Amino acid sequence: MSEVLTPPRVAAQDAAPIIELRGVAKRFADRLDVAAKLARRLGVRVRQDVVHAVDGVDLAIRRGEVVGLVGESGCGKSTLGRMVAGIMPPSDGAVLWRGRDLRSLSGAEAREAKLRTQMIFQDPYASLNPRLRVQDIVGEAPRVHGLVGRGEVEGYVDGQLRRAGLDPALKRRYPHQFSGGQRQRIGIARALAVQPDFLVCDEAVAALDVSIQAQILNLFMKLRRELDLTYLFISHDLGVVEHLSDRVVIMYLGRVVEEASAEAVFRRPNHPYTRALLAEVPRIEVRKRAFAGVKGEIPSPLNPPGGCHFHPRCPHAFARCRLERPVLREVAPGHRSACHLNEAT
Ligand SMILES: Nc1ncnc2c1ncn2[C@@H]1O[C@H](COP(=O)(O)OP(=O)(O)OP(=O)(O)O)[C@@H](O)[C@H]1O
Repeated sequence: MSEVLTPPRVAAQDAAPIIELRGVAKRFADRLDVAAKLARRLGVRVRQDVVHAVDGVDLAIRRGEVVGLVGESGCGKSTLGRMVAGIMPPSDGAVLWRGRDLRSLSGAEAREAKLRTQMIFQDPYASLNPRLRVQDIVGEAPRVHGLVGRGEVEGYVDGQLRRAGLDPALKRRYPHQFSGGQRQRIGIARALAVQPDFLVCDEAVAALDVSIQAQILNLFMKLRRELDLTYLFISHDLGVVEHLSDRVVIMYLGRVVEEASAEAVFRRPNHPYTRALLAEVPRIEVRKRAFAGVKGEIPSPLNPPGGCHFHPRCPHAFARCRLERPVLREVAPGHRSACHLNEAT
């Protein structure tokens, strides 16, 4: 990846949380395969297991912060992101938007919360209506929500496209006429058009070529400076969040296992899982020698291991790890880790 411009770190510690999760959990009934669906339709009782996608997460994101959320595929990152964005309700716990429980907001307040928080997805093509021209994709929501008058939409859309690095002369084209990187810029322009202050980016660069990834990451950081945005940046790749995050949160099988400033996570990782993930960041040669990569497959969230979920893959696991869930504890100021090793010494 070519150079990603590192943003100036914002002193976000004192700012009020823009969003807060308190003891948030999400359970799903497991998806049925075709045979099970058919059997159910024929009146046969089909056992449906429960997926523990997110399991008791506390997280506060402060105004102006960029928080990187990292973990392997299936660990619950997207589900957490959707709950943060208010588009999926938790099974347990509460999501607070500017200090207020999302469930307690009036209709108008809930609409405002939804507009202020926008999600950017991995596959911009799937999230762009192929039958609409770019000008309508970007202009529709601000017009519907009364953010811009009918006569001003065109100039407004031009401004959003320019801000996202696209030539407004292309606005009459359809999504399929653009490259992957340009389509992601259209998705970003569409999100910006409703004037959000918080972006949840879910694997927003994962589908792009490496050189394009850096351009889009730089765009996110430029927008951060220009618009004072707050970000939750979800990625399976620690290397992607390294340059842009103030704080990094590591998730494993539905739980947060470590949370600290980006600097602390990269220089002084505490949790064995974080260390194993760091070993897989190709550019970090020294760490590659210091820690072994993560071994084996992530267990199924249908039947997560007891105690510390990571214990079957952890080279340091001892008896207590199999029995007791470790809680997140401060191991240094602002640095929390959920590992029994921190108490064993
Ligand atoms: N609507 C759903 N119904 C049933 N199970 C679901 C649903 N959504 C997610 N899951 C399951 O919840 C778990 C967490 O999924 P999630 O997509 O949040 O993980 P992730 O870390 O974002 O992974 P990926 O990067 O692969 O999307 C997975 O086992 C997934 O199969």
